[in-house]
This record gives sequence, C-alpha cells and structure tokens, in this order.
Amino acid sequence: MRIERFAPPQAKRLVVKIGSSLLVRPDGTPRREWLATLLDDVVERRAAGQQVVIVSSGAIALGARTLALPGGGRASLDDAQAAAAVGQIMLARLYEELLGERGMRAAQMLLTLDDLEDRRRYLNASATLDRLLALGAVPVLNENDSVATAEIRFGDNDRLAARVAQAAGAGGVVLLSDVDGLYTADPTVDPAATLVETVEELDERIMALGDARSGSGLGTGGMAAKLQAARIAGLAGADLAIVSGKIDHPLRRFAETGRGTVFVAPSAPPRRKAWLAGGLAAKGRIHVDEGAAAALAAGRSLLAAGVFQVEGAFRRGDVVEVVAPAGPIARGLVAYDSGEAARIAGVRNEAQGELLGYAPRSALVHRDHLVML
Ligand SMILES: Nc1ncnc2c1ncn2[C@@H]1O[C@H](COP(=O)(O)OP(=O)(O)O)[C@@H](O)[C@H]1O
Ligand SMILES: N[C@@H](CCC(=O)OP(=O)(O)O)C(=O)O
Repeated sequence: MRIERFAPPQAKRLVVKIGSSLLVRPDGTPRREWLATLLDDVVERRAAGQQVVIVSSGAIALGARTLALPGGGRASLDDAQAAAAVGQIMLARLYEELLGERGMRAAQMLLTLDDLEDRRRYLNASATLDRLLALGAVPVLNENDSVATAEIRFGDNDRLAARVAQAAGAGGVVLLSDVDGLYTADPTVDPAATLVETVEELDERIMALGDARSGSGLGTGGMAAKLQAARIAGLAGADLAIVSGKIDHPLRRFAETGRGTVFVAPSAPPRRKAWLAGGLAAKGRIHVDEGAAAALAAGRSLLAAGVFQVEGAFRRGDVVEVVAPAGPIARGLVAYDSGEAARIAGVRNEAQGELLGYAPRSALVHRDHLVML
C-alpha cells in the first residue's frame, strides 16, 4: 500500500517539509494554529514509534515583515539574508513553544549546501541527527540562509529535505505544500489538470511537469524543486509524497485519505553511494574516453590511463564528476589532488610512480567510491 510506505516499520524515520506559504500568511504573520495541528500529528507519530525530522521554511517571509522589506524579503540576496536572520529566531521560538507545550524538545539545525556536500561535515550532521532523535528531540532544520552565498545554496527547502532524508537514513519524505500533489499541468493555470497519484518511474515526461511555473510567491521552489527532491530521495531509497498542507492535521489526513502524489523509491543503495549520487556540486570534472566509460559501466574502477582532461581544483577525497564524450556518467571520491591527477592523466599505472615520486594508488577513483548516474 502506498500510504504504509510512510509509516513504521517501512519508514521508522520521516522527514516532513513545511513550505513558506503554509507557515506564513501573505501579510507575513505566522499560521500558529495550523502549525499546532501539524505538531499534534507529530506527537501521534512519535507515540506510534516513528521519529520525525522537520524541515521548515518561513524564515525569510517572517523576517521580511518585521523588517518591512519589500517583495517578501526576496528583492535582493542581502535582503533575504537579513530577513532570514530575523525570521529564523522567530521560527525557532515558535517551534520551541509549540513543541514544548506538547512535551517535546525542539532542536534547531541550520545547514548550508556545503555542510551536506562535504563528506566529513555530512557525516557530522548525520551523527547529530541520530543523537538528537535517540534523545527524543524533534530536529527542526532550515537552510542557513544568512550565510549561504548565491552559488552554493539550496534556495529551496524541498531538495534540502531530500538531502536530509539521506543524512538521517529516513524511509520517507512528506512535502507539505500549497498544492495537494503533482498534476498533469499547473492546476492554477489549467483547470482540466488531474492529480498524478503514484509515480513509479521519474522519467523525462514526469520531470517536464515541473517546468510550468515557479511557485507560490512566498516560497522559491515550485514543482520543479519538488520533482528534483523526489529524485534525490529516491536515490537514497526514500519514498516521497507531495501532500496538501492547506488543511489542519495534514499528516493525519494523509494517513487517512492517501490524497497526494507518492513517488516510489527504487530499492535502497548503500548510504554512502546514495550520498554521492544525490550530491549537487562536484569540486571537479574528469573527462574520460569511451574505453574508460565502458569499464566504469562494467563496474570497474577509474584508472588514470583513460583520462584525457582534468578540470577544477580539488583535494584527495573530494567529489568529482566523471564525464564521458557524451556527457556526465558517474560521481566519485577522487584519490588524488587535482595537480597530481592532471600529472598522471593518460598514464598507465606502471609509469605513474616516476611522475608522482611515490607508489601510485590502485585507481584515480576506486569503484567502492564511485556511483554511476
Ligand atoms: N504540474 C504541476 N502540478 C502541481 N503544481 C504545479 C505544477 N506545475 C507548477 N505547479 C505550481 O507549483 C506550486 C507549488 O510550489 P510552491 O508554491 O513552491 O510550494 P510550497 O508550498 O512548497 O512553497 C503550486 O501551487 C502550482 O502553482
Ligand atoms: N530557507 C528559506 C526557505 C526557502 C523556501 O522558500 O523554500 P520553499 O518554501 O520550499 O519554497 C526560509 O526559511 O525562508
């Protein structure tokens, strides 16, 4: 059954994402009473043995009103960062109060894209989530908008939620939205559009449904970000649902009615490979020839001999993208710094020692640290 995917034992952990437009009214005030009904649902789920991680938007929208900034605080990056700094404190207080009234501890974690892209920081965030959940706290996460710079930010919390699901090893993600699922066209534009109930395969046809328009005004993501989130969650073996948050008790209602779009995840790969595949920013690109591409497709490691160009500045252990003549094919953790990688590009293993000044490693990217896209 599709709804059971979002309950224990299938999903012992659930990530619930709350969009800006649900939490904040157009006039910039918080929808406190509605949030209280959602947190009642979280209490119910906890009692049923499910650990819940909340990813909450709303900081920019809340802060913009307090600072009287135009355009919901999104007129410039400076404005958004200032608005987020003010709004995040308000958001934290709201969660602390409402969870506290229900006998639960709110635990705030603010993450930037880099915190989840860098392997060491990712493992750190992952361990903190584990510990908080074991202690019975409810992690409330948001992007650290005040410090995230333009090029390296998620910008939308849909993809952040999917990445967090990987970090937390969650079995499911529920995106609470102003729309009750994915439609065959943007329902605000096309009244004939119909709800897509289940997506077994995220193909081009489905991804194209997110192209229409970007979002409700208060938020940033739109449907395109939700579809990308479904892809990232799927890579980690987490099912994802887009569900209406415009009603009270949205999680309870979803469990009762099943209304929404469910994206069924393919079977789960190991967590490290899921982290690699779901990454957004690689530190470098390694261009390989057809022979190397075929070897990778057959499950082998990437040897320097098949590399003809190394792009970008990276350190040993960073994530790099492997690019074949026809386009990107894999991502992996590289065994050399970019300077050394460039030096041994195109060179067979036997001849590398002389160029490096030490015995070469077995591969440029070992197959254990490599995932095909
Ligand atoms: N194919 C589609 N199906 C459903 N909604 C779509 C589609 N294409 C675009 N949209 C738009 O995406 C919006 C949801 O995105 P957004 O407002 O960012 O959500 P959130 O509530 O998470 O902030 C919907 O209100 C709708 O106008
Ligand atoms: N991190 C931002 C939210 C980003 C955002 O708007 O996301 P979304 O509501 O998913 O479109 C904030 O707290 O305002």
